[in-house]
Amino acid sequence: MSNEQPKIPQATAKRLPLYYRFLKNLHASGKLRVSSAELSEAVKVDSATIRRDFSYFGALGKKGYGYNVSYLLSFFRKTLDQDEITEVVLVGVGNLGTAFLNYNFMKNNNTQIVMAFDVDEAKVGNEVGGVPVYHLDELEERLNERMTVAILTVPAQVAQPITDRLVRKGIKGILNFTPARLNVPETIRVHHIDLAIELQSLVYFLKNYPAE
Ligand SMILES: NC(=O)c1ccc[n+]([C@@H]2O[C@H](COP(=O)([O-])OP(=O)(O)OC[C@H]3O[C@@H](n4cnc5c(N)ncnc54)[C@H](O)[C@@H]3O)[C@@H](O)[C@H]2O)c1
Repeated sequence: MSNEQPKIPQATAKRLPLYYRFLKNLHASGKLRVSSAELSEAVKVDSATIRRDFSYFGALGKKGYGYNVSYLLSFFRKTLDQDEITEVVLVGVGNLGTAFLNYNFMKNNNTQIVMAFDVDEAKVGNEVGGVPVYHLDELEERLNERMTVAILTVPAQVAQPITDRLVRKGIKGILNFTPARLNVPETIRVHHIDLAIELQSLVYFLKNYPAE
């Protein structure tokens, strides 16, 4: 199905879930059309960027008329594979991992953490946020081909060996919250989320580009 979709730039693709969430709410409230200015205000992306993004989706808004909400929604649903649930595994049920397990990702899109792994015997065998926690020793036997994404919330020093095992079992994407820089084959995608860097960059922007 995704083969039929036009290729869109990565920066645009990253904004899709944002647009999708907002349009879903609009649709639920019965709204049929939305202008780029309204969207801009809601998702905090400038309207020129929104118009350019939407032109990749084949959605051409008309002046004073706006975009068709249900057309955009069905496009996003297809593009984001909303009809298929992506099964996600989480490794490391500590402070951060526990928070993610308790957070219901299903609210926003069809990704679901289906199982978690840890080495702490006090955690293994329990459920957190309705998700079973297994021992890391069981990783290979528990993973199956439906699970393509992993969230890493382990101490940095064990991140690489765990990554190697995940990749060997067919994981294609890793959301890495550890400070470790991971080595992976070219075919594997790693998104590294470093909260310290995000915070630093926010402070930098506040200092250098203060709001008028
Ligand atoms: N807590 C935060 O706010 C925060 C913010 C940014 C980044 N991080 C990073 O996220 C990671 C997790 O942070 P945290 O605060 O949740 O730590 P934590 O110590 O609370 O949790 C780590 C968990 O990983 C488990 N673990 C240890 N070795 C393991 C292994 N080999 N296999 C599976 N599980 C293993 C531990 O038993 C523990 O449950 C760290 O790398 C940390 O630097 C944390």
